[in-house]
Amino acid sequence: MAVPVTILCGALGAGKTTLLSTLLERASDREIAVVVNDVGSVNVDADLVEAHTDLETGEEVLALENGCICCSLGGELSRSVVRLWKRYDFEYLIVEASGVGEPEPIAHQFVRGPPGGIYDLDAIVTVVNARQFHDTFVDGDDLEPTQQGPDEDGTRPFADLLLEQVEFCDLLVLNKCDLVDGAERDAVVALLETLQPNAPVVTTEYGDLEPDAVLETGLFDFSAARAAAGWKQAIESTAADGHEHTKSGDEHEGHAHGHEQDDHGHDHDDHDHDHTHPPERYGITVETFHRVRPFHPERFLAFLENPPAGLVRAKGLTWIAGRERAAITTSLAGTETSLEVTGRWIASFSERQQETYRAGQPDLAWDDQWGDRENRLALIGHDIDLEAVVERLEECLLTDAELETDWSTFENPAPTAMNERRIVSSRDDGETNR
Ligand SMILES: Nc1nc2c(ncn2[C@@H]2O[C@H](COP(=O)(O)OP(=O)(O)OP(=O)(O)O)[C@@H](O)[C@H]2O)c(=O)[nH]1
Repeated sequence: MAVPVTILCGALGAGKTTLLSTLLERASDREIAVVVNDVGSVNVDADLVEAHTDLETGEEVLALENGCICCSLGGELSRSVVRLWKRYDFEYLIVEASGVGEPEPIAHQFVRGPPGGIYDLDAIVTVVNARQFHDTFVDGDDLEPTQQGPDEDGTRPFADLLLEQVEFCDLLVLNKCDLVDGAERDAVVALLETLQPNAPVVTTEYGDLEPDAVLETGLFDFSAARAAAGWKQAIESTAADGHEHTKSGDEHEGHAHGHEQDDHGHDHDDHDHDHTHPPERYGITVETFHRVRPFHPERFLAFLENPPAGLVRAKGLTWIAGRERAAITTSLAGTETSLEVTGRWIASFSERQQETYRAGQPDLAWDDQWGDRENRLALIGHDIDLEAVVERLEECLLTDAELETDWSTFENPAPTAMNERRIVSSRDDGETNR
């Protein structure tokens, strides 16, 4: 029988080890193996876990000493958990990921990698520090330098990772609730539910949970987890509407940015679809921005350097003038944004290749002039008028006159090569909106 696995994710200091220790103590009748991976302080955590169990480091408590799980994926993590399974008899595995690990590649190992046959991923559990999450995303404060850890290559915005860990998980444990008041806690819960509508949220202090709240939940579903993020749901629902694809030049009269909403969160449009925005609670709102027109690189970058206060998340594919091949994923989290080339616009391939790709994606929206190039961003905000954000984004698009110019002459800091990433941080010069 496959051994169930729980992956514990969460920012540095969120309380993963505290929760793990409690679980091991309370489930002492069960043989639980643990893989701990904690950048910079592997032994501290491993020692802490050992103090609560009879296990020893190097045996069932396995510390990955060579850095981060995500760097060693396919390598150390896979080999370690397969070796563990061959050597020891245990009924459950918990992997404590480093605070800077991305959950998706770790999950991938247990689904498609060598451990896939012997383990059965039960759930990805993300532990959230209620105080830090509130201050960073509800209040919009910059993360303290001390709260930031290194990421795997030193270039990933920490806040982006923090949100990704929330967006790709099956269960959220909101810890450190003793450090927030009731209203703050409720606001964080509402924001978590918007960012990740599919994952239940459990609130706690010092990881004080019974094992059955976290283990053997049966919540994991890889494709559901991939599709579950709030920003993705917002984008997919507008893409599925079928009315979003305006011709270039039509945008300002048109209806390209998703839905108009009334005060009660109801859509005004009369299209037959099941897209509903989550109810506005605690000032949290969701909007989508969609235009078949490129951003002006300087204006768009200036927007990202000075994002509107209250814009918690903006994510989606962007088309930046001068980058006609590069489909760039823009991922804004609080005050930091990552721009990464994650694909190539099909319209930039030869006609024959275009036909092949389009035959494989019959639903792909296609503009006569620009093909699949477009800007499509989900916006999640707190106490902010997202319509005003949409207007600011409109101003970042090329004007009709600029459309006619040579786009290669623009000052253009956007990345070009596949997987190339550029980080944009909000200016710290007192002139920002934040
Ligand atoms: N006030 C408060 N402190 C907590 C809570 N949970 C954990 N802590 C403390 O927060 C600190 C970090 O907790 P850990 O469990 O080590 O956090 P972690 O997520 O494992 O941290 P890393 O291993 O650095 O990623 C410790 O000093 C804990 O005692 C809580 O609910 N409230």
